[in-house]
Amino acid sequence: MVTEHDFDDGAAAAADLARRIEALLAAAIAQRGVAAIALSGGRSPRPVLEALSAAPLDWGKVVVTLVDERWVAPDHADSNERLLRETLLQGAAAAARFVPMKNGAANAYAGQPECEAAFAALPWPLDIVLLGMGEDGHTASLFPGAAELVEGLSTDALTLAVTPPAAPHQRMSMSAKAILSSRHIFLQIGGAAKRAVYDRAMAGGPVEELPIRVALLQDEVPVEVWVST
Ligand SMILES: O=C(O)[C@H](O)[C@@H](O)[C@H](O)[C@H](O)COP(=O)(O)O
Repeated sequence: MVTEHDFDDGAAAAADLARRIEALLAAAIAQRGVAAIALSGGRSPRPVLEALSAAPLDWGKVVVTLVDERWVAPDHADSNERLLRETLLQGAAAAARFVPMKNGAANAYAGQPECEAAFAALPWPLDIVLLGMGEDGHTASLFPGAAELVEGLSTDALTLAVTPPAAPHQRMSMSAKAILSSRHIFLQIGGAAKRAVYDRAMAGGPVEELPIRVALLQDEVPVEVWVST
């Protein structure tokens, strides 16, 4: 159920991905009067978010949230919320309803119940979950070697707090169950190193080794992957 879109350059991949997201959001609005998307942070999605921001959608009917968030203030340089506010949620797209993962709790563990309640109130199923992937095979904040990985892969909750083994900041992450409760899973990866990890993930093996496998090696939700090398 994985469809791959291959591009030589990242800008062309990002433009194509933004067009695909726009089309699905427009179709969802037409079908059910609302569209919902969970987006990744990090570096890769920036050009996608900038392109999508200019899309002529009925933005007041779009609900936007995150796949994962670093537990930092929303104006911190590492905040995924900040990334979204600076890129996607500009101009007409500022009318979208943004549901943050970060709340006022002192740490991600204390903030998880409030985040869970906010996620439970989203219009499920989400139309799109846009994932990224790290070179260690993590996706969202499902990190290999994290104490919370098994929980993230098995919990019935939609969200969980995570301490990454080798990356800064506590995180809030969508669980595997939440990711697999969407209508479409999109994955964006760029560069030869990530391509190699992706190929290894697709070849099969334990999810705990490369957590991106939880999205790639399943038959419940169609997956599209934008690859640029
Ligand atoms: O907030 C985050 O860290 C992410 O959502 C994370 O899962 C990201 O998608 C990958 O780490 C890839 O990040 P890059 O695009 O920066 O390589």
